[in-house]
Amino acid sequence: MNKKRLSSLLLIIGLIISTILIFDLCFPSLNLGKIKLKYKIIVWSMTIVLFIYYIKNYLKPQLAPSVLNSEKDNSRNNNKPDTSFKDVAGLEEIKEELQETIDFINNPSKYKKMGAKIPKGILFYGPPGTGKTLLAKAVAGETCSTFLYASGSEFVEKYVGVGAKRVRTLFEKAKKDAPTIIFIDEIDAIGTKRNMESNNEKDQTLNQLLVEMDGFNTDDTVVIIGATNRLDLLDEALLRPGRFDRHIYIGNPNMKAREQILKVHTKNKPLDRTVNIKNIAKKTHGLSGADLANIANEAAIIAVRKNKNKISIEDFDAAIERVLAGLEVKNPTVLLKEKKTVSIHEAGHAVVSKILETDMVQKISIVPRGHALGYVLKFPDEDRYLLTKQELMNKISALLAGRAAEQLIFNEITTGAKDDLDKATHIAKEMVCSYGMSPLGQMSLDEYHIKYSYDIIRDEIKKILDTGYKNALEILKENKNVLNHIANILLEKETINFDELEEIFNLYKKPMDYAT
Ligand SMILES: Nc1ncnc2c1ncn2[C@@H]1O[C@H](COP(=O)(O)OP(=O)(O)OP(=O)(O)O)[C@@H](O)[C@H]1O
Ligand SMILES: [Zn+2]
Repeated sequence: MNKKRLSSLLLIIGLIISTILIFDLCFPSLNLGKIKLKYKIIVWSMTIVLFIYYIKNYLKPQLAPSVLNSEKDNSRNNNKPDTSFKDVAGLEEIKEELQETIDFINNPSKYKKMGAKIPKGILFYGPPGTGKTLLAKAVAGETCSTFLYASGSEFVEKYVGVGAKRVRTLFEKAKKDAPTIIFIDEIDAIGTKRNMESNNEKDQTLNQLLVEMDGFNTDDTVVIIGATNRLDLLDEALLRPGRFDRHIYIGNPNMKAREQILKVHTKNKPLDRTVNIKNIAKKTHGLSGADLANIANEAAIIAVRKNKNKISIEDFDAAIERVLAGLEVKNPTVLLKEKKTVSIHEAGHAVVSKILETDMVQKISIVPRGHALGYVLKFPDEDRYLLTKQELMNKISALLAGRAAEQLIFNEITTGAKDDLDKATHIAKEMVCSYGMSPLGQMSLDEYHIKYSYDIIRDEIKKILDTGYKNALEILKENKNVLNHIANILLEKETINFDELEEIFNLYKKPMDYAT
């Protein structure tokens, strides 16, 4: 029986006996047994003490993050996780880098002898869903450490002092159960630069975290792993030596890593012979580990829905589409006129992408998904790390081709290009301000420059976008037949896949040169 149950039982017994004794005192005629007053007082006092103990220990308001109150394990707060590096696919260099920390925790005396200090804080940063939590758990698993999960937002409270108290409690527990890995997800929720906004409660919480990190000595084998999507927002005090001084970037996986992640997540799933994991990895450029895990699971669900006993490549394709483009809208009420516009718009993207060879167009569709009325699924042929100025210009043309096609065919433009404009403008801005690819010269411009030279910068961005748009329009004019052909098939069939698209292009094949 655990302590809480035992105390509850004793308290209930105490309360029952005390009540009987009170009755005995008030109604002597009941003759409940002639118990001396001094014994009654002893029983009452003991019950009162037990009552206070119970309230203090078990009924106090929740003053600590969920992890500290949980008596039972659950998957996230699993105190001793059995996750190991084997469960983390790819990320080889990162695992290697963490090997040293693992060795520190497993053999502290080896390092202490040499006077080396255990690294206290490690910061994982990068886009969401890339395995930061998984990796932290694996470090705990590899070292048989206690894993304490807390999310930065759990410390943020209205009342001053509550967050700080939670931080204190978290570290107390960590020291008690050492060796411990404390994982603080979304650390930016408490760790943003203190001068950015004055928030007394948040400042106190952050200060407490700094105090705790400075406070524990190297005999406590406690390692804190923080995770954030925004390293740039963090207070410098948090990043100083002795605190979170190791920064590890965890980005989206490359093709090989995607293949490995897919393998991990399809390990226990029956796949039929049509499934080639390598090809799926090729088609999922830019997706995170969490997206890939999601695709593997979605594919299995789709196969079950179809009453199949194995998962096929079609199930994977449907899952990829669902994850990339959102849920298919059933019975959409799109007007025929709008459908025509969407067909021309999407066909425009496909034609220009194909001719400028920006990305491989896998599928075009005018079946609404999520917020989009239509979409073009495209993936780069391979992982790219360097892009030339020409390639960026081509990307802009492909993005603006939807609007250009509307202009060309209907002599009218619609609101459907909002997303495309956002993306194209972003690329053009980066070309001017970050990559030094405009007549302004080889320089990178920060927010300060942008604010004070806004007109000049905007002119350069506009010139790039105008050139890209003009190029798209020209390509579409010269290929108006293909554009109409694709749009008509889209109207009729709603989707066109890679092979069908290739066939249409082959019908109109001619040598071309469209350099801007
Ligand atoms: N490298 C990987 N190997 C295997 N699975 C992975 C990998 N990366 C991500 N995953 C899968 O994605 C899920 C989510 O990853 P995780 O929660 O660790 O991401 P995160 O970076 O902490 O995300 P967030 O920043 O949103 O908190 C994992 O539970 C796992 O299933
Ligand atoms: Zn578009």
